[in-house]
Amino acid sequence: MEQATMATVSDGEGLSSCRQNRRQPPAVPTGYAEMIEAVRLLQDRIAAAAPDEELIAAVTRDLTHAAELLAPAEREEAFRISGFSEELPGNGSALIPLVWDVVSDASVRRGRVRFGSFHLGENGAAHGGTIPLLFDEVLGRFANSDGRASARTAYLHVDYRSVTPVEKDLEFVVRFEREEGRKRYMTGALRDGERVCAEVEGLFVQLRPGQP
Ligand SMILES: CCCCCCCCCCCC(=O)SCCNC(=O)CCNC(=O)[C@H](O)C(C)(C)COP(=O)(O)OP(=O)(O)OC[C@H]1O[C@@H](n2cnc3c(N)ncnc32)[C@H](O)[C@@H]1OP(=O)(O)O
Repeated sequence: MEQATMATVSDGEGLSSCRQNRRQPPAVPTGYAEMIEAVRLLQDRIAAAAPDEELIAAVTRDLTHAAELLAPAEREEAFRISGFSEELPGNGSALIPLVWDVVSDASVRRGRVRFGSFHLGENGAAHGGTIPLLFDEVLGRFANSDGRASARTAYLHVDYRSVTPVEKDLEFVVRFEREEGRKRYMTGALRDGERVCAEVEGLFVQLRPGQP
């Protein structure tokens, strides 16, 4: 039986021996990124399509076959790749809008993001729920960076300043504002060129030992 790697972490509150369930990034098999890219393309094509019955039947047959192929490869969370690999675009999750060109220093992280047809709300704008999804991902990863003990989202305050277009490359910036004990305060913004689409403030709270 495979064992998840346990990392010893420290913090400023006397929890220095706390062993958090933070595992090593998984090895990414050749072709995995392409598989996730195919899933993204599929999601966007399904969202954009109005197929006839014959096409629906054919696609359903092929998707069911793909699901059956994957079933024997199912693993417990600690051994999964999708959503956990920082070396893959969007961390290998087809749920999260595609994020790339991420660069950061200790206090600021920048990158680009593209919402697809899968994320469409209406009138060319991203669904309102997809924007906190993006912010939770990029703020959360930054809040948990540099070997810090795991912290979970306590709140996200999102201001929708203007519409967020799908199928267009956008830019985000995230700031690690400060740490107060277990609390990590983050802010961020999403822009379409010079135009601010959305802004966020988030609090991430470091988990206590054994906290689920
Ligand atoms: C390589 C790996 C990458 C990992 C990469 C991971 C990337 C993705 C990250 C995504 C993260 C998520 O989506 S996580 C999933 C969504 N979030 C959740 O499910 C969280 C559910 N909520 C909880 O589990 C809990 O409420 C916690 C852990 C957030 C806090 O509970 P707690 O631990 O008991 O903390 P508690 O003692 O109450 O509070 C500690 C301090 O925080 C303050 N506080 C707590 N909640 C709030 C709040 N909502 N608003 C204001 N303040 C708050 C308290 O006042 C207190 O301040 P003071 O008195 O000390 O001043």
